[in-house]
Amino acid sequence: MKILLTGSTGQVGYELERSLQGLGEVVAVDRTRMDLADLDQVRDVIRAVRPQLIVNPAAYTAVDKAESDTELAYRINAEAPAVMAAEAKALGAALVHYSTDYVFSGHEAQPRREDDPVGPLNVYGASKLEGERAIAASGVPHLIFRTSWVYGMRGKNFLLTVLRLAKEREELRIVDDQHGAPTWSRTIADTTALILAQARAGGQPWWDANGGMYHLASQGRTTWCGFTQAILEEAGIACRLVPITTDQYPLPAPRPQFSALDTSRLQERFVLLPEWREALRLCLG
Ligand SMILES: NC(=O)C1=CN([C@@H]2O[C@H](COP(=O)(O)OP(=O)(O)OC[C@H]3O[C@@H](n4cnc5c(N)ncnc54)[C@H](OP(=O)(O)O)[C@@H]3O)[C@@H](O)[C@H]2O)C=CC1
Ligand SMILES: Cc1cn([C@H]2C[C@H](O)[C@@H](COP(=O)(O)OP(=O)(O)O[C@H]3O[C@@H](C)C(=O)[C@@H](O)[C@H]3O)O2)c(=O)[nH]c1=O
Repeated sequence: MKILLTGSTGQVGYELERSLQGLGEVVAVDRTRMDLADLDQVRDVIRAVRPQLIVNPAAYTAVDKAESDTELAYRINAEAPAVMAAEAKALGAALVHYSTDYVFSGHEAQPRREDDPVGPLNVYGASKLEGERAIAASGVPHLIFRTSWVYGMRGKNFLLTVLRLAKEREELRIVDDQHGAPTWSRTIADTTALILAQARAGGQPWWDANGGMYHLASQGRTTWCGFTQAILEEAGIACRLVPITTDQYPLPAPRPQFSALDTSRLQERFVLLPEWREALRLCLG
């Protein structure tokens, strides 16, 4: 199988480049080869590569910047996936795409299921939602994995931010009233590869009556402050930690207060993912 992988410099893309190797020939493209802001280039590269599967972890992920850089966020997170879906459909290929817990408003304190009502609070979440909808409407065979609070040992993420700040500061002040599930980039990539391998071995289509959408996140939940405490403990770093409220840490983009994802659909059909704390231990180990 020939796989076109986007965003190979990102947290998830980097891991996917390794995890997908067993599935076929992986053609990994970064921004210099395929700029998602250039929709003609997206089309041209897909037509030149002629993949049987497109895996698209590339995205505009700067949540605060997206509030003022709206047009570019929508081009990359909504329009480019729509082009990928149309091109994949024309080639008879399938599309694997990633989305976010930030499509939810976070007003309900219950883990969200795939078909629960959405209501993004910020531009990033709204642009990702539009990308999901464009893919679903295109009729291309697809899988969309919504994940949350992605971290790993490379790229820009909360884990690395905390490790850096803990060295620079005497105390960390971290919001303790936003709830979600930190998810290791490697878990996402390995689970994607496992699901694709299972689907191929079983001869099943990758999408079904549920519409190809799965929540793919660690089990359990915490707050950003709880995540920070776990990072400090697992890394053996002593640093004072002060829980604060969202109001005490104003940012351009509002975040959902409760965005833990219910992963039972993934669990019933494919696999049970590890607890977030266990995955963090493995990542830092
Ligand atoms: N990070 C998170 O906390 C979460 C992420 N997600 C979703 O998971 C997926 C993977 O995210 P993650 O790996 O963390 O993201 P990263 O921010 O780590 O990586 C984003 C990738 O997209 C690429 N990219 C951005 N703009 C363009 C562009 N114009 N053209 C081509 N490539 C571009 C980046 O390239 P470059 O290195 O050149 O900038 C990078 O490779 C995304 O769909 C994201 O929305 C979902 C929930 C949480
Ligand atoms: C650095 C820092 C952050 N915070 C807060 C701000 C924010 O509410 C929370 C998370 O911070 P960040 O801005 O790093 O995380 P954020 O960019 O909101 O992370 C999100 O990224 C996108 C791409 C997603 O899809 C989401 O799932 C989620 O992972 O922590 C503090 O309270 N103190 C601090 O010192």
